Amino acid sequence: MRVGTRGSRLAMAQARKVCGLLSERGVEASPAIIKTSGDVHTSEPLHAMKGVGAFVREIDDRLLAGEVDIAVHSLKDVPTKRPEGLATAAVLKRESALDVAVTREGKKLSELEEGAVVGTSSTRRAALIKKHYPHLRTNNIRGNVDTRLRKLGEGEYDAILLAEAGLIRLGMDIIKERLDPYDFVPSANQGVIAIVARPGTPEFDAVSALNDHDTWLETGVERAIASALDGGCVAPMGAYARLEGDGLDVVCEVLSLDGRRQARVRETIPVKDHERHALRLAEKLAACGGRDLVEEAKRELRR
Ligand SMILES: NCc1[nH]cc(CCC(=O)O)c1CC(=O)O
Repeated sequence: MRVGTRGSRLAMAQARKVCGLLSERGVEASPAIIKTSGDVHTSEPLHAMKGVGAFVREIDDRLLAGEVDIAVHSLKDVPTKRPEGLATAAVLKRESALDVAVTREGKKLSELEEGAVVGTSSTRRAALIKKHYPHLRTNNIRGNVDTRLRKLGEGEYDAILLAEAGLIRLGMDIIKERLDPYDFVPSANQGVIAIVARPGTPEFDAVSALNDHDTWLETGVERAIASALDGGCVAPMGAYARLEGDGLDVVCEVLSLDGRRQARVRETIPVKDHERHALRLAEKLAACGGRDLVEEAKRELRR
């Protein structure tokens, strides 16, 4: 199998992980690197780029053209609107949904001095910093995990925020502060590797065997909420679901860009009927101010 992937170290680690799992099942697989515009335009802030899916669309095209057999993505980068002819065949078990903060001297965010600069290109992470740590400043930072850690080391930033899952996959055992997911609500689908393929192909069926059902449920609920609010990857919005027995503990929120206002819903919903309940939570979030906050953020970011 030819496994389409971006060429970044994180993307390659994810693709190799999938290749390894496939070869355990007797399927030969190797990565095929595809360069995407998200990799080329590395100086623009994410929300200013050609919309959502900058990392994914070109890989979709190669998959649809049959140049690769499957593709591996971070599920949180996969837009909710998907092209005809492609579907997620499997998600791997989530290792961590959490955001972590890395500082130069191993300090916690609360220990950084007034005005210290936190690097992040995510409107969600920036708004959360402003909400929970108003003594800090935020500044845009782009680049892959290695680049961001290098910029931290060079003193351009006093802290950076990352998905813990990325550090785990890169095998980077560095000192970090794990941020509570009910304070720092993660992006929908954060920390999950997805395998995309063409339904009806033998490759789709073969990789379906790698699916983790619990993660499928959790990410399905998060994705339904994110999709209903339609924040794209620009609005400061988070959704996190955790399976506990026959229930799913779900938290979702939208913040204003300055972190001062929020709409938030937290509820445990039954696994049975989770699709209906996910939409209900999305409507509840929209009605308690979430809809307006998403529209406001989109308006302000367009300017
Ligand atoms: N937007 C970039 C991106 N997409 C997925 C991950 C990390 C791995 C994951 O969440 O699955 C990252 C980097 C980050 O957020 O620090």
